[in-house]
Amino acid sequence: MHGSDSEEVPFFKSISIVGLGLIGGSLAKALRLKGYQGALDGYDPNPQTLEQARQSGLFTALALSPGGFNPDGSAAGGPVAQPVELVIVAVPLGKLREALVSALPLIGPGTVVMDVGSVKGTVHDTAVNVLTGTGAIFIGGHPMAGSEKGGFNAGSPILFENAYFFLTPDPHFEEAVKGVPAVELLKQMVLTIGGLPVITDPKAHDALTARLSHLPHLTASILVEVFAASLPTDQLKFAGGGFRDSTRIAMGDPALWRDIFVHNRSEVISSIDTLVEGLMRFRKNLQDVEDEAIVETLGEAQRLRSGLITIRPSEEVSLYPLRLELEDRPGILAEVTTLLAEHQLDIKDLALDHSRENQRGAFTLSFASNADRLIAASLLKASGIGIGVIDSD
Ligand SMILES: NC(=O)c1ccc[n+]([C@@H]2O[C@H](COP(=O)([O-])OP(=O)(O)OC[C@H]3O[C@@H](n4cnc5c(N)ncnc54)[C@H](O)[C@@H]3O)[C@@H](O)[C@H]2O)c1
Ligand SMILES: O=C(O)C(=O)C[C@]1(C(=O)O)C=C[C@@H](O)C=C1
Repeated sequence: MHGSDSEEVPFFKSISIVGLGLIGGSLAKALRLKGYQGALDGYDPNPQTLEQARQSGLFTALALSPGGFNPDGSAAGGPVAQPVELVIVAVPLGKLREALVSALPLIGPGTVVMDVGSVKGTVHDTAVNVLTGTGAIFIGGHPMAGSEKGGFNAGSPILFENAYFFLTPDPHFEEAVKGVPAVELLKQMVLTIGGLPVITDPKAHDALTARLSHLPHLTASILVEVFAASLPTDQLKFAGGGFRDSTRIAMGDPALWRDIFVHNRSEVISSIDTLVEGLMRFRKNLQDVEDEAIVETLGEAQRLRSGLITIRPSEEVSLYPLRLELEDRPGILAEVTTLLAEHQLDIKDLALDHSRENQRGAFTLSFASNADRLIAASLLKASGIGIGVIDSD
């Protein structure tokens, strides 16, 4: 977790964000936290959202749309917007076309335009359709970070820290702004807000996210449905970590997620087919008392999923995890973080493992170096805070 820094960020001098919900708002907060001091205009048709954005004090100008309206809806007496260096469109996928069209006053030759949508193929089709001939350079964007909550106030300046951030350049558009590849400018912006840029193409992106994000969301929703189909829903309260972990994302906005599914229709359908095959195979093994086959399926998933804990997010940011058992009492986490802060140890990531019933690994703290991890382990052992430090060699 990085603190704020006050240096001027060099990549773009004027940025407009169209759509000030969770992702648009978080981008504004992250840019300012990391020292971006240039013009930052925000646009959103929702007056309450605009008011929240105004109260944040982050923006140099705010309006319902770039087309010439004041935040109170009155006509501003002429176009508010001038072309800027970067336009970020952060709206639900079903609103992308109208948002891009409304952003045209912000776009001139050399303006870099990036969206943040969870699907990329259809977004590129729309961008080519709306932006060809404007002189804009469109590059798709998608942070692999978010929340089940929406809206400006749900956003966070550290949402993108250590999160992969896909960038998908498009051959239909120019590559460079004043000789600098536009994708390099965006990479620098992503790095500045703490993210890990990954350049890919829209098709590969959509195949990946169908399986890493869209299918998991769907299964979370169906898991809730399975419960409600057989048992009274007031018994949901008995859910432990397993059900809560696997279904949190089912609390996401249904309209936003409908858009994601329909925009990635063929990849989601193909991943559902694989899921159904897997479920039917498991069902058959259970019915035929093929207990070894069941262990094989669970064992292979255990092996692959456990590997995810130690996979390094990137060459630039390697994470070194330290698992801790902590007593369940108020303030214990504060004691841990205070001790580490006193020794200038930066916790890069913190995860609750929900495995208290096994008496191991209630929390995982991750550090940027193995040296930090080892110092943290010995400090925590010596302090006697909590129950135990695991995997500390
Ligand atoms: N929520 C996540 O976890 C997450 C993560 C990564 C990417 N995304 C993607 O980011 C995009 C935005 O999602 P979000 O979670 O920020 O949603 P959100 O509902 O929090 O915010 C969307 C905002 O867009 C505004 N909007 C709607 N139509 C508009 C228009 N025509 N012009 C300008 N603004 C308009 C809404 O008023 C709202 O404030 C989506 O495409 C989503 O797929 C979401
Ligand atoms: O963590 C969450 O709540 C999310 O839903 C984030 C999440 C995901 O990981 O699936 C959801 C959609 C986005 O496109 C990217 C990230």
